Amino acid sequence: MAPHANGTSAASGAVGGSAGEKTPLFTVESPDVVYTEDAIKTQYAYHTTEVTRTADNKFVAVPKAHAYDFKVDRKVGKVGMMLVGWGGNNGTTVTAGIIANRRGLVWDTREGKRAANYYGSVVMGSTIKLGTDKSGQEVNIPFHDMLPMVHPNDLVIGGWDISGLGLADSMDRACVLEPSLKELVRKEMAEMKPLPSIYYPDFIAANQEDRADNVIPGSKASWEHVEHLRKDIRDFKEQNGLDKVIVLWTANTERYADIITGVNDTADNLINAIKSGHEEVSPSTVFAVASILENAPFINGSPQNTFVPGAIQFAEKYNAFIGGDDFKSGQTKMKSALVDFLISAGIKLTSIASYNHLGNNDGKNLSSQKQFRSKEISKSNVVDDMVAANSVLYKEGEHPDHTVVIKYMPAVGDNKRALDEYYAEIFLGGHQTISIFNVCEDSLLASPLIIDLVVVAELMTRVSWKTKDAEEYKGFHSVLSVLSYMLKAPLTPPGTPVVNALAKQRGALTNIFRACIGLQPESDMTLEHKLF
Ligand SMILES: NC(=O)c1ccc[n+]([C@@H]2O[C@H](COP(=O)([O-])OP(=O)(O)OC[C@H]3O[C@@H](n4cnc5c(N)ncnc54)[C@H](O)[C@@H]3O)[C@@H](O)[C@H]2O)c1
Ligand SMILES: O=P([O-])([O-])O[C@@H]1[C@@H](O)[C@H](O)[C@@H](O)[C@H](O)[C@@H]1O
Repeated sequence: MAPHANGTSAASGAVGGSAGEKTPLFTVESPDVVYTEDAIKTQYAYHTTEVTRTADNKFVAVPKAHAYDFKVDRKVGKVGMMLVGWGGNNGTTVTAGIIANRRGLVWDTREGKRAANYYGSVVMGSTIKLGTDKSGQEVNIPFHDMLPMVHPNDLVIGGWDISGLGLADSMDRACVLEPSLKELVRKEMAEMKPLPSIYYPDFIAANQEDRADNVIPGSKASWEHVEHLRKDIRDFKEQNGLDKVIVLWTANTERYADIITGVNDTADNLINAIKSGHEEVSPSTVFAVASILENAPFINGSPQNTFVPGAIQFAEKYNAFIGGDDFKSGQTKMKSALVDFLISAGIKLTSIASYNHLGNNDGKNLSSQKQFRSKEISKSNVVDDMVAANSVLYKEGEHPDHTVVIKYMPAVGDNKRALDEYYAEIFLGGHQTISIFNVCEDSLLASPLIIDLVVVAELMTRVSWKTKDAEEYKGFHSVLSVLSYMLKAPLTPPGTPVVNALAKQRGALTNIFRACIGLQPESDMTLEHKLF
């Protein structure tokens, strides 16, 4: 690990191991799939059903097939992860977690020994059904083996924070990890120090000011800030011999930026607004612009509207990847699954009361109304698509009552208490009341999502597609809606629908991965077990 001297360029990282591709766990034998040393190329038939409404309000459904060629570059290369807010609870926890896994650490706790793992990461902790064997048994493989992906142990980690505290002291400040584990990673963590960052006080709670001792001069957007952050990314990449860098915002929740015509409504206006120091341009949007210009995918793990229309247009202009918003870690993940179950079971959900209190710095920042409002929006919109899809239960525009409450209670620290009540109408005037008390160790739930977001975003930089008659392959749309499963308020390409149903989000992720190796979506029909 290259030690990091104060004030020099990019923070040293937990340098990972080799970035070479491991031998694939499986191969697909098909005339439509070709493996070369550099790539996996597939010819894929994407089947949809086109529905039109007739004059008498009936529907006509027409099966359609679309031919796509997919290509996955097999060489992962050496990948860097730069976290904005590196010194925070999530930043320190994910860093310590990767070090612990890389070294295979085991530590003592009151309940006995615990070993490093990646539980809570869909990529590292879950499996995908590949198919069935000749006896009809399902064959499930580790998600991470589906396509060539960077291993989190190999990620080189760095980042920025307005707090200059080193990662070891920040880890102590976070109060998330067991002392026995902290001692095992302390030496490596102590070598890491966040780079100075941009700090525009109006965008986060005033109660954060006492942390801001590691800031780049200037309290509002400027092009110098963009160029400073661009240089940080380039330096980090060069000093660590990286092939690519993924930048992820896990800094404090910002207030929403007003969308102002002539300021942030188009790419050109946004760039001009930054150059003119417009006070409505947030630090997270400045980070997004700098990352786009460095062709570093930028992911927003917080709920604010970082991606104002001008930022999305700017990403499209440069064919750069962006994704967001707001890690979906505990209460909302549960909500998106439970609401999906209730409504798709024909149970009429009529009210959702979501309360939680927590005592970490995130909760402290959210105790300020403007920052809470950003979170309230991302936590409230998660049911919209599921409600809108069921016209049997809900009339046009009808939806369940839904309230979100967050309180800051320092005593409970990172161990958020979430209390939810789901109230529904059932058969013949009956009611069902579901009450959930959910203690989430928030940073231990969110940190694996950081890994998922970075690993999938990196993979998407190596996936391209074309239609049969096209000459060139190209990347997916700049807005990586494939990341939705990990996010509360999924950002989607302008004009496309937002899907929040958790099962649909996971299905999209796994079936796009299947398409990249020429396999049809997993339908779970198991006709082979029904038609005989
Ligand atoms: N379960 C979870 O922890 C969870 C779930 C969903 C979303 N989030 C979001 O993730 C973010 C981080 O959560 P956390 O618990 O790690 O919070 P935290 O307050 O512990 O960490 C945030 C860090 O960002 C730093 N920071 C603030 N402004 C900055 C800037 N302009 N540049 C660089 N650093 C800056 C702060 O100094 C702090 O160290 C929050 O926005 C939170 O809402 C967290
Ligand atoms: O992901 P989730 O558990 O639904 O939502 C969480 C909120 O309940 C919590 O108050 C907030 O501090 C976290 O950042 C996170 O957003």
